[in-house]
Amino acid sequence: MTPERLRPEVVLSPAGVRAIDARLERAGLLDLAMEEAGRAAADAIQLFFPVGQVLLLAGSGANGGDALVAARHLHALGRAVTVLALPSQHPLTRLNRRRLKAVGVEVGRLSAAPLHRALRASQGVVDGLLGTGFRPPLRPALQELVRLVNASGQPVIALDLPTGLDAGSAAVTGEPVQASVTVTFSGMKPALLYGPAAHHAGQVQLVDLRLPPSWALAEALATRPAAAEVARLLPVRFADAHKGTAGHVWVIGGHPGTVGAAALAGWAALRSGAGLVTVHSEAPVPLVTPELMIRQHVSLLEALRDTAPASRPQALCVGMGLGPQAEDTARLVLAWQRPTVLDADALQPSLAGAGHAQCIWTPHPGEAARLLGTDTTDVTRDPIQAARALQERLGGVVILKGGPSTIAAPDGIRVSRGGHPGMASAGMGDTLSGVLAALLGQGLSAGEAALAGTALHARAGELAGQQHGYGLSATDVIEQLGRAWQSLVLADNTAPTPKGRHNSIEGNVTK
Ligand SMILES: NC(=O)C1=CN([C@@H]2O[C@H](COP(=O)(O)OP(=O)(O)OC[C@H]3O[C@@H](n4cnc5c(N)ncnc54)[C@H](OP(=O)(O)O)[C@@H]3O)[C@@H](O)[C@H]2O)[C@@H](O)CC1
Ligand SMILES: Nc1ncnc2c1ncn2[C@@H]1O[C@H](COP(=O)(O)OP(=O)(O)O)[C@@H](O)[C@H]1O
Repeated sequence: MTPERLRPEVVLSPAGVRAIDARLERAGLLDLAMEEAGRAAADAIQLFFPVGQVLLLAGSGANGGDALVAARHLHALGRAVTVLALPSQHPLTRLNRRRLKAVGVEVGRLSAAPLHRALRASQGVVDGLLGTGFRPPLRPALQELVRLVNASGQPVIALDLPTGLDAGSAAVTGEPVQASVTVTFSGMKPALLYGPAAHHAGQVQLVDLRLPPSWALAEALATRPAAAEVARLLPVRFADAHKGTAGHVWVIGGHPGTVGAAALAGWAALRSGAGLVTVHSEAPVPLVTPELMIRQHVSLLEALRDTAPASRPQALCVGMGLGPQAEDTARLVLAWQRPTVLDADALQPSLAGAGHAQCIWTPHPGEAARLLGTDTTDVTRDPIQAARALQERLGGVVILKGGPSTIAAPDGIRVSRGGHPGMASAGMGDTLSGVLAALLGQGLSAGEAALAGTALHARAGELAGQQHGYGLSATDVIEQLGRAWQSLVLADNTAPTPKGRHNSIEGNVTK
């Protein structure tokens, strides 16, 4: 069994939640799961709304049942609650309504007028109107209630997900509830991970309903690695390491006007532990740091064609600012069958089929749309599906970049959260390419490098964001890569110490 610290967080679609509910029902456990969800919701309400009258809104399905259970627990804790509910045919929701009445809490009928009055008398609202059973668009009667809640300006805790969000989609239709906190059950939902839908969720707290972990894993659309899993992927270096054992990375990029892209990738590779980094370009690449080796060629393609197999590097990244010759260049180096990161201008639909298992393709949503022959909005509406489609088309591993990034590999989809909104600035993708190539050069597989590299890049962005806020530049992130590495490794403080790890961080610099 996977130890708790290595257990990934799952991402569930509405169909996945229904499948889990069906298993719970067959096992006679659905009532207990609703009780657990409502109790956890009450704990979160106590934490976020510690004082004042709480207004709980219960819809007609199981989401409403969760709110009724939460109301009972809050009442037992001595909190003043007002409960307004829609009529329900759901057996457990009806049962929990009877239980609530049995402990002395009245349940009012939910409509616009009583909601308006109750909102004036309360200090916080619990949204248990609709969860994963919602099918857009929101019907007008419920839309009116949602508008009243939003217009009240009261803080809202949403149960499972804000009413009006389609759990499986990042898109928004109509006006969903604007929550300040969402307590979600069993697993994350795409709508809580990806904007614009996620902008309505506020702070998200995931509650484990204490089901057998394999049930949620069997239904997972994607998983999010635990911090300890990422920590264990980062290379461990023995004290006698030297530059020849830390991998030689080639960066192939740069074109007049965009040479900085190649320089950033090279610098990021050095700061991610590459032993040697050479930048190959036809343009004069700035020597951003003297440790970088720069090779300027009259003809990049000819120079690469003449490279003997023995002098090819352990890993490459190709495409950053490379311009029109990116496609031919990428095709040529892909034939070398070396671990390769493809970015920016090398992300061409015509390269589908030219890749191999040790490739990492790193499109942002605009590049992903070009590769798939679709619109950017199709990609951002369902990034998990888009990443899967790209991986099937291109092979290897695909990182669909963003906040969060979605990693598609032949063995499944992973979601890499973290990072900082200040990372929405030029050169951040070039930096990621350098990080990934350095990890490939140190012996990680494409899947491992994608997972560890996106986490390292995101952590460095968080650290740099603490200093620079939204005015973050790619060089700020590169400078934090060393600290980020350390902080990720420390996240796995319970790991058995591999030989050499004890001094691998402090003594990480090759002599
Ligand atoms: N394993 C877990 O994670 C567990 C999850 N649990 C909880 O179960 C929740 C899912 O419950 P659910 O399936 O009963 O659906 P739910 O969200 O309450 O909505 C159903 C109602 O919505 C209505 N409706 C639909 N579309 C609409 C529209 N456009 N506009 C207006 N109304 C619309 C629809 O009406 P109908 O179409 O039937 O007329 C129906 O009455 C989940 O989110 C979590 O909170 C826990 O209790 C236990 C373990
Ligand atoms: N809001 C954000 N939160 C977290 N990471 C972000 C955010 N915005 C951008 N990033 C990260 O920054 C990088 C941007 O890549 P890209 O758009 O290719 O930049 P460029 O082409 O300028 O180098 C990606 O790795 C992405 O995940």
